[in-house]
Amino acid sequence: MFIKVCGLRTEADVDAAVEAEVDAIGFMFARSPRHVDASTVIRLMRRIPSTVLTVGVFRDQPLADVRSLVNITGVHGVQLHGKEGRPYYEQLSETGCTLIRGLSYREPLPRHGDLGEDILLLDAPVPGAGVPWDWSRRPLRTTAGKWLLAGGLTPENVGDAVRATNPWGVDVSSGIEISRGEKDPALIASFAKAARAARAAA
Ligand SMILES: O=C(O)c1ccccc1N[C@@H]1O[C@H](COP(=O)(O)O)[C@@H](O)[C@H]1O
Repeated sequence: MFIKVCGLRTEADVDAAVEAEVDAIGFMFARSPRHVDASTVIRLMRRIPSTVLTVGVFRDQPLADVRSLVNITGVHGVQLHGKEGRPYYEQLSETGCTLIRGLSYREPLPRHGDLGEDILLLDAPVPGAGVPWDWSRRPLRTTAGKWLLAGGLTPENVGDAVRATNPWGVDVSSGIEISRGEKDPALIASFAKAARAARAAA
């Protein structure tokens, strides 16, 4: 079970995520209450082992800005949530970054890799709002390959979500916060534990 936690902004957030042995940590470069600047990310990156995928999250931002933030901060991955097309993905793939394509769940689903992404992220209609979409509907047409379930996941519901959809991995932001934009180390730990327990029981 690949576990990504997103929107981290402080040393305490990052230390909790590393301690919980998550697989990926996301930093918000898109407009968001969780937005961080490059110098904060450079500082936080020093605390993250190289085995953890670090990801910059963007939405409809100029390609040059994305490249520049990747180079300055050293993140290994880029998550895109806007209307970026194939040429945008192709040019970003030259950076060697892992590319994550975020989109609201819809049917028919685009095929994994349609734009050159490495990982698909199936999200709620409003990314980062903490509102679950109806992933419990059956049959849920999921996709082959690497895909992350996101959208309103919490330590309480991630088990049901994993059992219902059998994702390759999960991604969370709001569900590990005590207030908008403020992460809680205990919630980070309990989310990772609950996600792993659900996969182990499957
Ligand atoms: O978090 C945000 O504000 C955000 C803004 C723009 C694009 C994506 C954003 N967040 C992503 O949304 C999903 C799920 O979030 P949540 O758990 O429902 O709060 C996650 O991938 C975030 O990276």
